[in-house]
Amino acid sequence: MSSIAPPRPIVWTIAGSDSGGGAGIQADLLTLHDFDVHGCSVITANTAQNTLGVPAINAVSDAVLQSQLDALIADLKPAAIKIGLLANAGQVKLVAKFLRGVRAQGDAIPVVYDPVAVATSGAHLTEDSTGAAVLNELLPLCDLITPNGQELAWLAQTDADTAEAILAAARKVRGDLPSALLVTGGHFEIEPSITADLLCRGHDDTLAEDWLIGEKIETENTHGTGCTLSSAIAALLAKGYPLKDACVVANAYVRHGLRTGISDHIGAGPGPVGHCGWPGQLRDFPQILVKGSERAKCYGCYSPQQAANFAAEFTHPDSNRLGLYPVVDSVEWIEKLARAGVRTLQLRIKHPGEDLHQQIERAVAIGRDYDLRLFINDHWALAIECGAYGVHLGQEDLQSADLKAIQAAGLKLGISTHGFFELLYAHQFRPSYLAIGAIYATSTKDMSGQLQGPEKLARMVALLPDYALVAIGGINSERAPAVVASGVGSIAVVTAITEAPDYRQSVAQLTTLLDAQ
Ligand SMILES: Cc1ncc(COP(=O)(O)OP(=O)(O)O)c(N)n1
Ligand SMILES: Cc1nc(C(=O)O)sc1CCOP(=O)(O)O
Ligand SMILES: [Mg+2]
Repeated sequence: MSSIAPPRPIVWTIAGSDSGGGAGIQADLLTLHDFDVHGCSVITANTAQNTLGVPAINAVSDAVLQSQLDALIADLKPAAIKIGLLANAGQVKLVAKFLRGVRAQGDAIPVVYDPVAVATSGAHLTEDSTGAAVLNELLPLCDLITPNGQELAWLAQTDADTAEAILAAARKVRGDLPSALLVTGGHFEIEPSITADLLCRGHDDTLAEDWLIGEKIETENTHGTGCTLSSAIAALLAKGYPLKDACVVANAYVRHGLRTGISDHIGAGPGPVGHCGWPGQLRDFPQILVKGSERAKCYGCYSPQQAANFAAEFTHPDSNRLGLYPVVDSVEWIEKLARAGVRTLQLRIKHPGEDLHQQIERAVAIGRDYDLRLFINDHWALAIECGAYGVHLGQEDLQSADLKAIQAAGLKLGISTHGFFELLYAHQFRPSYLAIGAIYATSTKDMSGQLQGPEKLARMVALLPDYALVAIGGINSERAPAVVASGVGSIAVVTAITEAPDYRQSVAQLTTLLDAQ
């Protein structure tokens, strides 16, 4: 029986052609190809460019622009749209009207807008009247806007060259808009030899402003970085990545292209950024700034309250392969599973009674008797008091738990992550292990919108080869082979053990699968 591969998602790029082949439509299509989506193009301007400058813009007429949009929507519906150069206010209005029409059909297609107003070379690429049309008509329709520092200043009509000024300008541009904003940092320097992008999303209680930091890559070949970044984000959104994950993976893709892209010279000026496939090395991924770290002081987001609790570099477990890791809600289960030969266990009590302290104490005693790696979920203060082997915390707990106390007491720390962004954030704490979930849908907990699947798991495992990593969520004996194939050294399970007809058999099956790796 022949199997037919599912169709690749379609992504449109509405942008200018770069005759020099380094930016615009040309960079976009190379990027979309690298992320295995089908790229369609809507050309807004036929720019005459080389590596030295932009002699002409040559905007297409409204009729030419409209005809391309009409042809595509009739047959090649997009899963995401990237918008780059719009050469004049008329084009902005036309594209905005088109997007409103698509929205009116009920299609929620993510739109990423890279406001290409100022090229890396410093050349201005749009007419002066374009700014107002962008602000009033286009931005309200975008899911993400990706200006560089100069474009942010253009949109906000203010300076944007220090951390505080960039934060203020980003807040001004976003106002009440639903769009997220990713300010790219290639044109400003907050710390010497460091580049920093600012990702702002949500509002009020959900507002998140995160700096994505990386060492500056010394290269002249930076032409097309903004186009490449925004089309990589669009490709990842089309593949179903959450926005924050799409942003960090796209950031790594660009950094990878800058670092390894092109060493030979193309043209007499700055050459194009490279397009080098999926970024597979941690060094290319940004660090997510932790607001309790000393470094946050440079970026206008230092939190003394978080600094009081912040700690990094927790002790390593005795092995990076923690094996089968059942997560259970009673001391009875801890004892039964210890007797069945399990070495790594978690006590996860979600509805504690008055005997919580006693239960943790008993679990810890069993842990000592059986030489277990016993982690206590959530209740870190009791875990310290009772001398547990370790603590498991979720991302939200990292704001409030006293990590300094956990570290000082010598406890190991495991942290939950759901996607690339959280993985990179948790890595800043250098915990004893990182948990990656939810791999599959699970009846134990609502993990909708946070499913990773075995393919992403494999990419994450490849990124952190020297770490203790744990996969969790919906894993059972049937699914375990695909999980184990990722190379992950540990599988955490709830129902595959607690609801198994024969838990000992389940333990044996899962252990055999992990040991065969
Ligand atoms: C090994 C492992 N991974 C993830 C989790 C989930 O922890 P958390 O995010 O704190 O959520 P709750 O378990 O508290 O609901 C875990 N417990 N163990
Ligand atoms: C407790 C928990 N945390 C998850 C995460 O992804 O962080 S998934 C999960 C539930 C795991 O239960 P089961 O093995 O029955 O699917
Ligand atoms: Mg928890």
